[in-house]
Amino acid sequence: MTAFNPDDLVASFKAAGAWYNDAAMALTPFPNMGWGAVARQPIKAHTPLFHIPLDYLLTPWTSSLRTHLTEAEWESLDGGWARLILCMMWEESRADSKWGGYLRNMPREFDSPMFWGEADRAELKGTDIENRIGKADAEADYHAKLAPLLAARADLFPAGSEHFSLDAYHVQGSRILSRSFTIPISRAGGPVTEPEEDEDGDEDEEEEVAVMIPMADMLNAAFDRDNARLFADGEDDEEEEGEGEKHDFGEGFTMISTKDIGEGEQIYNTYAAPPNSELLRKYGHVDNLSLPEDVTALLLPEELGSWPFGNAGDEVEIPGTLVVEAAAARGISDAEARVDFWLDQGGDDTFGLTYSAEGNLEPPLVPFIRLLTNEDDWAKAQTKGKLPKSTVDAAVIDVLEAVVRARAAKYPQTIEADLAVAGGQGPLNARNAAAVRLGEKRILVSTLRVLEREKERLRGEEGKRKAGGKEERAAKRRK
Ligand SMILES: C[S@@+](CC[C@H](N)C(=O)[O-])C[C@H]1O[C@@H](n2cnc3c(N)ncnc32)[C@H](O)[C@@H]1O
Repeated sequence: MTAFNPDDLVASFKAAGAWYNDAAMALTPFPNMGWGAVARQPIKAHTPLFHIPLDYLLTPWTSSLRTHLTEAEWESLDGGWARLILCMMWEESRADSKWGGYLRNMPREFDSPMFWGEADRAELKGTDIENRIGKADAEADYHAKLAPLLAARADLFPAGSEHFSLDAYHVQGSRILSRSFTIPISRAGGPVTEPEEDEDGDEDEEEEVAVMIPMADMLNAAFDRDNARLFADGEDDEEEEGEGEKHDFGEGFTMISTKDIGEGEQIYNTYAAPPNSELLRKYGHVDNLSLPEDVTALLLPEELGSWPFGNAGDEVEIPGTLVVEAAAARGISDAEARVDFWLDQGGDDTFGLTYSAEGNLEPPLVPFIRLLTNEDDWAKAQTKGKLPKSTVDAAVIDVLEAVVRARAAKYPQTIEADLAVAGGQGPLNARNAAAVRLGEKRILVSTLRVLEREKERLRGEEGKRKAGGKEERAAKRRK
């Protein structure tokens, strides 16, 4: 296995006709992040850092593999990532590939749960990723889609070659998971189709596909730290106008600073701020940053412990089935019809809770619970086709409380235990799993407290209403 060689990567990048701003940036290792990009000098916002021409994106339509396959063989790979994976395998197997320098500098090992042993994976019990690791699905895809083609075309894919093994499939898949970009299919060299109109006359958005973009995938990311972003040429001209730095790159993608960056600072892209569960699943790392005050304000000292770190963008998912179960336990009728109505209206079947004092008591969760629990709302839904408003009442609180408690009961460990592991010095996988559990549980316990406050508020309002009623009756008696 060859080690990552930044000079080789940059040289092959330039040799492929891409542009790289040597004066502004360099590739360098960062503690616990692998390699990343650093500012070699102060960089103004809107400065182009590198540009990749369209023909250097690695996609099923730029790779030469397609020209060697029959139409039927090509079509047999349609759907999911099988096509892109095979193209990456193919390009990596060829000594003369345009992407040789790019692919030989890609990681082969990953910290994502896909590569964890049983014992480590058990640490994810109860979390949102417990059943989402996808290793079995990937294997099934390999056997169903790739294996027949590999066997039929031994002229292209030599039998027994390490490049086309199941292990190689997992490696390429994980590279896509942690490093790909999603772009419109026509920009990837794929078919240009006329946008179709749906029933409402809205134009369908163009299909988007995952592609590999050399160099753009060398940037790390962390919650709220992004200071650069990848722009399609012409996407945002204003952003591209660096001071005195006008470049006519032609068609492709340009990484551009979005903020002023100090010399020696890391240049971060954004991965769209996913919660730690998704970060771990896709990228093999979690964000353990100082939690901001609006988050720590929601937590008790024992939930922060001596480790007030985490991901402010964390989330915990509530499956719709859990909500229906809690509502059903309170004796609702027509549960199935209510859920069908919700789904027909485009409602989600899972609901995300976040760090938020009020945000978790808003749509879509509250209207969904009202649809299940409130007879007037259900009648209105049936007669007028209307979804309920987002008004919190005692039934909503009651169901939500049961749901949050049921969700929290899925983890075997306590918050105290998670704090000790996440903030400890133990093995990386165990620490990462504990950080995911901790973030999710912190959101759940803080949601329970928000519900307590809501109960108080409703009790107060009820008290006032009763007191108002008494006074009114007394006044009437006096008349
Ligand atoms: C798009 S690549 C970035 C380049 C990568 N660091 C490398 O050495 O090739 C994404 C990977 O970088 C690492 N990474 C990115 N941001 C990170 C962060 N905030 N903390 C830890 N690792 C990070 C993770 O391993 C992730 O899978």
